[in-house]
Amino acid sequence: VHMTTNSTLQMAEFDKEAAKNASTFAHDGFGNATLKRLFKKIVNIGFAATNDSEQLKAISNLEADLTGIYSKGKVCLESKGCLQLEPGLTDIITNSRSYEELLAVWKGWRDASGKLMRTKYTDFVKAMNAAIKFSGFNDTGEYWRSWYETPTFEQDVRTLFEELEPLYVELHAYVRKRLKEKYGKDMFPETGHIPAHLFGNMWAQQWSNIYDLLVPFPGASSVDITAKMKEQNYNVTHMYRVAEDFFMSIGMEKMTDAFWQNSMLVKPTDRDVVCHASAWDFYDENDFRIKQCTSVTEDQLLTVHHEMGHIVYFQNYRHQPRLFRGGANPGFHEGMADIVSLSFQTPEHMKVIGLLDEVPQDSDSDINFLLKMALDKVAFLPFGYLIDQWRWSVFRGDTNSSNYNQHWWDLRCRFQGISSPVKRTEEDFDPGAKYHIPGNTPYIRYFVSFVVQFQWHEALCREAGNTRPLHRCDIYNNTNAGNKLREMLRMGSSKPWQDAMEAITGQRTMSAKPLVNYFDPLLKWLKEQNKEENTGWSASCPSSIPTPSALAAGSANLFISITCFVLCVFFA
Ligand SMILES: C[C@H](N[C@H](C(=O)O)[C@@H]1CCCN1C(=O)[C@@H](N)CC(=O)O)C(=O)N1CCC[C@H]1C(=O)O
Ligand SMILES: [Zn+2]
Repeated sequence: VHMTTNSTLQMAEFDKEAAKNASTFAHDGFGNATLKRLFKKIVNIGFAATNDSEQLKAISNLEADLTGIYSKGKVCLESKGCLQLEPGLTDIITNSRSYEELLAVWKGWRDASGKLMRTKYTDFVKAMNAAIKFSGFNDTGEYWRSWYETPTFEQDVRTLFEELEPLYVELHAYVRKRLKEKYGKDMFPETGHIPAHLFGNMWAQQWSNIYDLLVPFPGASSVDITAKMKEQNYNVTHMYRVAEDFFMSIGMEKMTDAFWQNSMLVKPTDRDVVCHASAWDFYDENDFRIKQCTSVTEDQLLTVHHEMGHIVYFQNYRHQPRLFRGGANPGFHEGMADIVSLSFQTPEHMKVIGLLDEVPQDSDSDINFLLKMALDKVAFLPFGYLIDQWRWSVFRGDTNSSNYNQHWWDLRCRFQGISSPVKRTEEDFDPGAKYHIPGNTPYIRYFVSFVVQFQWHEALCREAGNTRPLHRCDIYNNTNAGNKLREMLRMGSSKPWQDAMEAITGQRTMSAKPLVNYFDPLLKWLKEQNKEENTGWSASCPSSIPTPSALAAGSANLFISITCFVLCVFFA
């Protein structure tokens, strides 16, 4: 770690002081997450190596400005008034099946968020790169990758992505076919890309919200958790109690009183807050919080489990010295956040908690379930991979304000096989429309998480004596699995992540195999479905953009009115 002994002590001293302050700071409406994050970076010395406090303040202020823009963004639609990202725009993106309405919300959000951040983000990158030099790193991306303590890290994640791409290509081809049936194939570019606003998600990062358009076997059973939750009058508190119950069933501690007192679990009505869900450790071994504008949906119930997974990790390493209270690497923290969702979502578990009446055993229902899981876990892989490909290239200087958006869409078209439904220029700044760019949270951690969580699920299910197929395993109530997981969690970042991985799986490397094995039955079915399809897409973005009839009619009317105007003026 890049620090000498005495600076470690100074840092630890400063940091202990800072941690105490953090909780006072946090009391003013949980506001200054920026400062908290800075403390986290200070732990890793990071930007704090600069003795120029002006630089640190500039970084903190720019991040606050950027997240401020994100939290205030809103889109005004004549049909629905002015809506913020959560819950208004998210509800439309999730539920609307109108190409035009989805397009208005998709474009509107980008105009109200990313587009306003471009200049500040350029300054932000410059300030971070200048500060990080004092830590001996060439750029911020190199500092962020250093947390993985693996010299071949960039190549390792590239290799994992390439191993997983064939599975993604098959899923993409099936989804494209079904969306063409829904929206008409003339709305899709010849290049094989899918317009980015049709996936039930503002960033096309996970697609389970459009599962109803994609059901493989409509006659067989599939689980609509949102409907069941509403039917059973789920409220927000109950969602957190259900998640807490899962963690306690495998032997984890309950949430602390401070958690229930200090968390912000619903959107406040009196002020703008960053609604993007998050989990926070105040490093006093008791004050752990979730900040989430929780609503009663399946998506949100999974996010509750995700955020609480972070809290359980915080709790399990709270005995560690301050500098070791972190994930074995950031991908491990995200993997822990997601791991129980692999059990929680199974039909078996849905029956245990009363959200499903009968556990289906037929193979059609199995494919239905596996497709729904793939819409979250496989669809995500290229997205999780490409965000920091873009950011690392910005930090390196290969991408700058003259080609921010160009490079962003090059990556989106190349890796995700999706394209923009409207023309994009360097007036736009689409990366800024995704929280983690203004929020300055590195993203490759989620790609790492989606790989390692399947390695852990396979190992924990073996430990639990599971005899079902991996995708139907539920570790609920199994303290053997819980004990194995806790062995890793308690390490925090006190050991290299390879030791932590070995504690659970016996291996010391990341591997895509457990994820591929989990989805193997689905891959066979997808290949069958895609026999007539040209799977894949061209590496570069489509040059022309199909416009919906309404929009096309609009531009025709525009053309006529301009012509009349010119003729009238000319002959007047
Ligand atoms: C919804 C979730 N919110 C993040 C998370 O929980 O990771 C928040 C915001 C950024 C970091 N963060 C934290 O809470 C950290 N303090 C946790 C920690 O490291 O201590 C999120 O952003 N997710 C979930 C899946 C994919 C991704 C997305 O939605 O794109
Ligand atoms: Zn997380």
